[in-house]
Amino acid sequence: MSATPTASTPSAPTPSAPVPASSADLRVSLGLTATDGAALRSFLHGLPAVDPVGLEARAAQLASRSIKKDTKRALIDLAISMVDLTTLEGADTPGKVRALCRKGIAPDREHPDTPSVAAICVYPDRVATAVEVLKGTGIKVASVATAFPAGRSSLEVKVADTRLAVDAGADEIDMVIDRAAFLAGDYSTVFEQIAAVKDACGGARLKVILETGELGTYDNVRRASWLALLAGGDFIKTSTGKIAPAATLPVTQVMLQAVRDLHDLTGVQRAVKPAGGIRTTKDAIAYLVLVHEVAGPQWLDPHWFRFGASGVVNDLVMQRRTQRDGHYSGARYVSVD
Ligand SMILES: O=C[C@H](O)COP(=O)(O)O
Repeated sequence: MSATPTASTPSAPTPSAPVPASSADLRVSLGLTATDGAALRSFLHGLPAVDPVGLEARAAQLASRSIKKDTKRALIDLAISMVDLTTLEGADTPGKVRALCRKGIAPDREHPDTPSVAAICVYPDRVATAVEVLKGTGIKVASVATAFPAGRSSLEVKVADTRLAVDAGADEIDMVIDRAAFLAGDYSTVFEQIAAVKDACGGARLKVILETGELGTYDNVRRASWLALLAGGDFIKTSTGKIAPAATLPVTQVMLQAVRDLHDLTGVQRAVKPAGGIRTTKDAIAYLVLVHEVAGPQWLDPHWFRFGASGVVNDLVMQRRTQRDGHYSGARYVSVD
């Protein structure tokens, strides 16, 4: 990847500087020595504006790129290995979570060479069940927290919700930002909440859900991405999956540009997770092309890129069988439990 400033780069790169060890070091290396509202506003509103027409055209062009058969096979397996297989329903029983975990371990029981998913994503009170079933598999347990999906509660409740999930054994926490505060320009509140939740995570990785469908503009998606990265988010995630629009290619492109530029400027690598509405193999492959072209090949790894999805694994498994056996495998041949 080139370290040359791009349309989305906030300031000049410092390629010879050491890689920052902490979020505070990271901010200093970007010239952000204070995190009060005025300093954050100055940084975030100093980011270059997004060109919506160019952005959407580029995303559409990458999505229509043709893929060779062998490459498609490899991308299907990579996509399966990047899924955060999710259930986030009020009616989630321990039995449903156990079944989802078994599905995540062996997405196609007739083909044991099918990769496992990256993580199972559940509500905090279902973490213990997932931890029990996934023990020793290497599959991560992710939990939403912070009064998901609206995030309309006190910081104390959000931190307690995070601790509940971490204490039950969650490896990863998916928090929501306070979109009302963000849209009102109260960036310091959003920053402080992310930093407090990061602190409560301990060793768990933090995914910061921007809920891009509520942010209104691509410029806001860029600002929210940088705000989450500056506050210590390990991932930036598009959506809760509870409102439309959820993940889109152009929004994910803006977020990939942010992590790429952060990496070019500081050497720090952070991850991206589009979530919600990703249903088909065609969708998943379009995202992987985007990752390769916008962020770079080092993001084509489950540590650095995930899909948050409840259903895409079934289509990936069916397409995998089609690629392998040379004929279409209907849904009725693939176990969905
Ligand atoms: O984070 C994942 C989403 O909640 C799942 O959304 P989905 O059911 O549209 O795949």
